[in-house]
Amino acid sequence: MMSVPVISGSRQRLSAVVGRAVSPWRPQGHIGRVRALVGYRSGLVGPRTVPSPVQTYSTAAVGSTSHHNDDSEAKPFSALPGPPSVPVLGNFLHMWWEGLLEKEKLNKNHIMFTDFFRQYGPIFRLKIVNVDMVSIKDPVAVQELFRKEGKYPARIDIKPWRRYREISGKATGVFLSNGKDWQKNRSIMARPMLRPKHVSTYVSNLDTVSADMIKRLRVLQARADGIEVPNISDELFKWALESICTVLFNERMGYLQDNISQDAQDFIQGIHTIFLTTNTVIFPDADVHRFLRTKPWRQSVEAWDTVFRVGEKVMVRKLQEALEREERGEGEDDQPNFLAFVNSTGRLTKDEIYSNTIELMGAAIDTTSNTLLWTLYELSRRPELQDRLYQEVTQVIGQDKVMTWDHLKDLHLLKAIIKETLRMYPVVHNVSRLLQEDTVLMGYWLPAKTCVVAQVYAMGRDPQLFPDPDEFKPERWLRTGEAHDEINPYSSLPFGFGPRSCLGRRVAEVELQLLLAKMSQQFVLSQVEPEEISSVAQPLLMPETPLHLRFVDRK
Ligand code: HEM
Repeated sequence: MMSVPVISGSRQRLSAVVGRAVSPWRPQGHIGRVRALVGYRSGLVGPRTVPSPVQTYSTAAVGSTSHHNDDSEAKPFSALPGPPSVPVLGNFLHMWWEGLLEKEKLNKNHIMFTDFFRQYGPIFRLKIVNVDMVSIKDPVAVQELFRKEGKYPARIDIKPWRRYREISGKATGVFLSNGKDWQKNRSIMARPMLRPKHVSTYVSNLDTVSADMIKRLRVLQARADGIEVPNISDELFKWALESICTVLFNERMGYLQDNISQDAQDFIQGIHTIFLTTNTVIFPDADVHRFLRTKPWRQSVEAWDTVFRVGEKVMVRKLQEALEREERGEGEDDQPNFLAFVNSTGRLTKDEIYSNTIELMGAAIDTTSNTLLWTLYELSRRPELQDRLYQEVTQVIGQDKVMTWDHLKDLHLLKAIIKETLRMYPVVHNVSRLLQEDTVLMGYWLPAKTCVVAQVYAMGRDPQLFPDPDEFKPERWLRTGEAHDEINPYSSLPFGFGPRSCLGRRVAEVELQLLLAKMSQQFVLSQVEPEEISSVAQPLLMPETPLHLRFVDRK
């Protein structure tokens, strides 16, 4: 059992009265109500401050384009630049003629959007039948977009995922819901996912997962040629799944063992299939695929069925165990445990709990594992940087066997390396918002409900925003970085921004930091064959070809 820190003065007093620590995993009864009355809204706000402590930036937008402040001068929506267009079909014919709708091109749409910015400027419209969006890459415009996102910020819908919920009668969780439903989900889940006091309680469990991952890497390496770890991508995927399950259920699922259960294999395959089919079933419309019962649609539905079946099975068991504990009068489980927390709020039905938790699992795995994969790729090409990272980690952690929240605070270079990875390879390569009202953006009138997309990948690779954008330079995020590296905080938003930003950001950061620190202590990485690896967006940004890494012992 893990001890849980007492998180406030009033809670300390309360603990003294009841004779034990009050878990931050429990809704705090009157404390919660008082906070609600005084307008305590941390749950909704999320990581408002974009930069981490290691970041330095100026408030002046580097390379920002000029803006029309006078709305009367604004041009109409129809004047927005973009590829050649016809009524109803929009840019469809042009895109089709140019071969831009072929699967290979769509899988590289992050590059396509970057090219479009070069052709059409920092704002353009793309309409392909019913997919209609305005793309921007100017940090000042991005800031404006978030400033106007309203009380219930909404992203572009992922229609196939929503349709699945509708036809299977499942609830929509925080990722897919909108308006008041979203607000309810978010306000309940933000506390256990985003508040540092809560997230810090995961560190010990996550540290154990990362230590086991190192052991697993050694076993796999020994079993192969003693140097390369085969299928590193799959192994990181299992690590990310094991990590998030530890956070959600406080249970080790055993995904880092050799013989993982059939359910676990099915779940992993299910998540892969959902992502791999998404690009296909979105276009031209999810309902067309559904009506025609196309193969990708059937695969996607089957995958969601599997993910819900396996996920619900775990949750039913965990909730049953909690009930039995309660019936035996064993009192509260003070372990950090997302599921127990949301259940004890009593504000979500079982179906809502299942959907929300499964959405967290789905959102946590490919994102975190691919980010680490990109980090290892960049590090494997830079032995000198690996040495500097090793020095930092050794200095901060010393002989300590177990890493703590306090250690993480001092790993500045390590955090800068992760930030730089996310600048160059933002796994979620764009962030969208639906306008709540008619808005003037970059000198154009955009009607309410327009989908505006901040193209995060294109911004990260823009030389006006980041000098030498294709160079991996973590120093640009350090306070000691050169003056010309000053960065506008809206130029790199890999976790989105504001109340609707990534709910798992802090958990993801802790997971990445722990494993990367441990890896750098143990191994020197290099590519088996030095080669450039390009990216595909399926729909997350992942390496196009497998990464083959040598793991050479430091000691
Ligand atoms: C490196 C890892 C990750 C990256 C880069 C990432 C990125 C993002 C981005 C860009 C968004 C959209 C934000 C916006 O619209 O402003 C998002 C949303 C979300 N992410 Fe993550 N994510 C990561 C890991 C995770 C993890 C580990 C979890 C779960 C524990 C998670 C759960 C979510 C959820 C639930 C949302 C929807 C939030 C809402 O709509 O209110 N993510 N993520």
